[in-house]
Amino acid sequence: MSIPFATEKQVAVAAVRRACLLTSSVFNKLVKNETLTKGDKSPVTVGDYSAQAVVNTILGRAFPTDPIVGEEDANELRQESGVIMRQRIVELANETLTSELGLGEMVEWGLGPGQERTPEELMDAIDRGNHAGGAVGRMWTLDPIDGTKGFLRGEQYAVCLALIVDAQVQLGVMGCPNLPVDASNPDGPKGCIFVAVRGQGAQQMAVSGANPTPLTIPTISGDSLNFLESVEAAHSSHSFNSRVSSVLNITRAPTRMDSQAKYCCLARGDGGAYLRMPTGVGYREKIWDHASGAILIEEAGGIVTDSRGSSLDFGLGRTLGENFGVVAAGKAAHAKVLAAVMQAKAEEEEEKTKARV
Ligand SMILES: Nc1ncnc2c1ncn2[C@@H]1O[C@H](COP(=O)(O)O)[C@@H](O)[C@H]1OP(=O)(O)O
Ligand SMILES: [Mg+2]
Repeated sequence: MSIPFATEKQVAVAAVRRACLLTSSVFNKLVKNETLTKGDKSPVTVGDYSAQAVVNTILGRAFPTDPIVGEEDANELRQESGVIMRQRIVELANETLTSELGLGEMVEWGLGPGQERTPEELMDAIDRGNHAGGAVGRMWTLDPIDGTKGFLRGEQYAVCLALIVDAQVQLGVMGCPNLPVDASNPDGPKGCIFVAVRGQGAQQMAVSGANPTPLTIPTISGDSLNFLESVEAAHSSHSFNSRVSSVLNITRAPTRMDSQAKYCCLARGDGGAYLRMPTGVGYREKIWDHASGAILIEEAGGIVTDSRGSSLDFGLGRTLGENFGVVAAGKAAHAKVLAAVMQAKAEEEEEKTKARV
């Protein structure tokens, strides 16, 4: 009997690995004209666009009928003002697609020497990420650089790809090129890929594919529990998390990190819980910001819900619909953390009401 999603896993790991090599090659080296500010004021770089072009090109070749929900689109690049960025993206994407990695990747996926794409093909590949999402059938979701702000600061970021079937995440692959392989040796080797397949467990490996290691969230209790949270207070309230820490008598400072690398760290026990409490009124979480992280935690033996305890619903389009915030932790800690979140919310509400009267 064949192993479910074996080909999808192989293709997704190959695509994320190439995107990791690409983004590492521009990491810390971006120059003027290689970054734009999008309509929602968030930054996007040649790294984000070219990584999406590469991953979507590979997926389009391997699974031509699968739709993709990707973060970026090529609208700005198709304008006259996008010419310089477009040229650089085409150069980076083609360098990556044609490189010979010696990893036994298939010519049938359109990779390796002589496989250059035209600028039009690459812009169309980026725009293949325009799918609206939904509850029925297969679709991929991609964040080519999650944590672009961390990427620009020279800190953490992740290439995040997941396969969703009938609203259930079945496969997640995350590449964290700047994450230490071993948290206890922060100055040691960096660059990890995390892979999870529904019912088949979670793994960490080197970007080369070497040293695959199964991951299980360790049981963390009492004093040793600490939080993983966003660097950007505008993405997730630091003050709310500190209130939750007080409820739980946590004295350890939170670990701040950009991107879904937080889920990766939680999966290998580098933190006790990931808490996300958006501050923006009406902000809706995007499916590409959580799909691969959520399956990694579940397959490593943890639980992921929103801040009200509801499961994340990946079948409502490009966003997580009515979900609000995220609480992710190991099985033993999740209920305790969620109860503390509820209590902290109630206290916050009470203080607001008192301040109004
Ligand atoms: N106002 C906001 N509230 C919550 N998350 C946000 C907000 N603005 C952007 N984000 C998302 O936060 C993600 C990074 O999170 P973190 O702070 O954990 O690194 C980004 O991918 C971004 O989503 P998007 O992918 O749509 O740009
Ligand atoms: Mg993102």
